[in-house]
Amino acid sequence: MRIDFTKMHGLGNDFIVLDGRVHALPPVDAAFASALADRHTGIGCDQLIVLEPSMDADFRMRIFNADGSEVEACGNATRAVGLLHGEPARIETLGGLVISTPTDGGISVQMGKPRFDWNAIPLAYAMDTHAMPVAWEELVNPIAVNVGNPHVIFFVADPYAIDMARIGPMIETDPLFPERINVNVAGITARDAITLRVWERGAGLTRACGTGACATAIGAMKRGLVDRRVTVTLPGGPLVIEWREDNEIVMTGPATEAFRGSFDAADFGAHIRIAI
Ligand SMILES: N[C@H](CCC[C@H](N)C(=O)O)C(=O)O
Repeated sequence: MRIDFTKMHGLGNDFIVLDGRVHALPPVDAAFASALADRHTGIGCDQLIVLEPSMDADFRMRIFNADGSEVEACGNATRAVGLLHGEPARIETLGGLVISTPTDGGISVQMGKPRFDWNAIPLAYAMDTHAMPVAWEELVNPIAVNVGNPHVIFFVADPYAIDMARIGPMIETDPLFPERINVNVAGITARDAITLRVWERGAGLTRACGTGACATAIGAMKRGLVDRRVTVTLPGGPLVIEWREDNEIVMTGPATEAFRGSFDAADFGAHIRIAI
């Protein structure tokens, strides 16, 4: 069974997009997703994105991290599928409804409202998520925000001085986070500027993380460190995040279609269920 795909990225955070709205797809499970995502034996991506018809929105977007875990939100991928869709789109995700709109600055996405309660992050037990009394080596006193998916944010002098490859997975898998966590280390460079690096849950260190930029911007605003519209610069480039008066988070930035191709589903262990 040949499957067409589109390879896309948002500031270097890259995706394989399968569009189940136009052709039949095999059932997508963690094994299939991680096999496709593998950069050595597969096609390679940070996340696999599967588009499906939706009863409640223009379409549904399913998000699988490189480790095969299916998750609630992916900001950069939302811009990418918004680019593919070509006009404003209401998109159903496990994290809720998001809305993408092509603009002259790229694609603007309304990502929903942030949540701060410990059991909405979620954490394993009650804690003040605004200033968490926890530390992992030099990373201390973080803030936690859920923007559809879970994030913990540490404000540091220099994000590029942190050994993310070593400390990222330690925090990602800490028992404090029952659904694991995306790990953000951020530096405030002005009232409207943040520098950010993200160790992503299920994907590792990526060139950019849209939801990380949203969560970090909201965390910095909650702490009074920046204004309600801020540019977050990741290794792959900048995103503009605004926290609107109606509590909606709006992210604006580029999305890029890299190339299109096809593969044989059997090559990646897709379990083709023969309709009986
Ligand atoms: N690793 C994230 C999903 C992808 C988020 C990131 N790629 C983005 O652009 O938001 C998670 O497990 O919640």
